[in-house]
Amino acid sequence: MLTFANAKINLGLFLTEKRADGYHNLQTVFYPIKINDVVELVDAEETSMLIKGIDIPGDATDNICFKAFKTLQQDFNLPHQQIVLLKNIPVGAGLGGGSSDAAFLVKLTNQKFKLGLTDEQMEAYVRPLGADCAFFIKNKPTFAFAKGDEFEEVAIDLSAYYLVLVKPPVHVSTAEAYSKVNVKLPSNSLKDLIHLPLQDWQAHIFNDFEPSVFAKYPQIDEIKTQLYQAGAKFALMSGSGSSVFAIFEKEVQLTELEKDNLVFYDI
Ligand SMILES: C[C@@](CO)(OP(=O)(O)O)[C@H](O)COP(=O)(O)OP(=O)(O)OC[C@H]1O[C@@H](n2ccc(N)nc2=O)[C@H](O)[C@@H]1O
Ligand SMILES: Nc1ncnc2c1ncn2[C@@H]1O[C@H](COP(=O)(O)OP(=O)(O)O)[C@@H](O)[C@H]1O
Repeated sequence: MLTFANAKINLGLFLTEKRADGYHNLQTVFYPIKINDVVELVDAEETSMLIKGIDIPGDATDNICFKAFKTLQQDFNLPHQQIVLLKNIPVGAGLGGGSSDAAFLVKLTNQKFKLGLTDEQMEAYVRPLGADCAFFIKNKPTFAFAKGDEFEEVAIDLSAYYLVLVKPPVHVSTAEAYSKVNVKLPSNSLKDLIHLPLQDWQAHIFNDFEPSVFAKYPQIDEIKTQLYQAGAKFALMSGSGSSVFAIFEKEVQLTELEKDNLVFYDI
């Protein structure tokens, strides 16, 4: 049995406070996009993990998919399975690929073994694996706050637009990105600002990782500039980088950007 695990982008990301536990409080809107990994559960003699496609740093048993399955296997005494992951979502790109794989694997396990887990129970399983992991259970546009793990559904629909994602050959470490940011409490919540008309987003909706990440990797800033020059109504780095998404009113071809970057169209 298999499933498609999609990526997300962050429509804005405000870093609001540094917490006593070292983490940061934030405000963001997670938005699902059409770039997918494939996750499969195959009956097997031993429990194992096979990864195909894009290389993921670390051992297969470090994969958060594997960790998610092992927890469920223990709790529900599940039979051995081979987890096959076909990796297509760029890694370390601010697209939440690992978190999505783990969340979709939990949903797939629930379905295959008829565990009867509710969305809320599955969210509780995956929440410790990564702040954005629980978002992928319901997988609907979501305003996230606190550590990025508390959610409220938000009615945002960009399906009338043409979305593009550009991924430069740069890996940004999330931990390093957080260590260099400045925090500030916003005067208006992203939860309200996200309902502004699209033409006002550029003036009000930011990603607070951009200043420090752009200072280290000016080529990401350059991609954003080129996307606006190509007619984007809004462009922003996703998460802690390195990918940048853009919202266009009509279909585009970004031939120049394709030379040095991966470009995903109609995401
Ligand atoms: C930046 C965001 C925005 O959506 O996404 P990505 O760019 O990774 O997709 C998330 O906050 C990524 O959260 P999460 O996926 O939990 O980050 P992890 O890699 O687990 O955390 C790495 C490190 O980042 C710091 N960290 C993480 C989350 C947070 N709210 N505050 C933090 O300060 C901590 O030092 C943590 O040890
Ligand atoms: N299934 C997985 N897919 C991608 N990365 C994974 C996975 N499992 C564990 N990881 C680890 O998580 C790190 C961040 O991966 P990813 O989720 O792609 O990044 P981001 O947080 O930028 O969206 C990787 O460098 C990798 O070491």
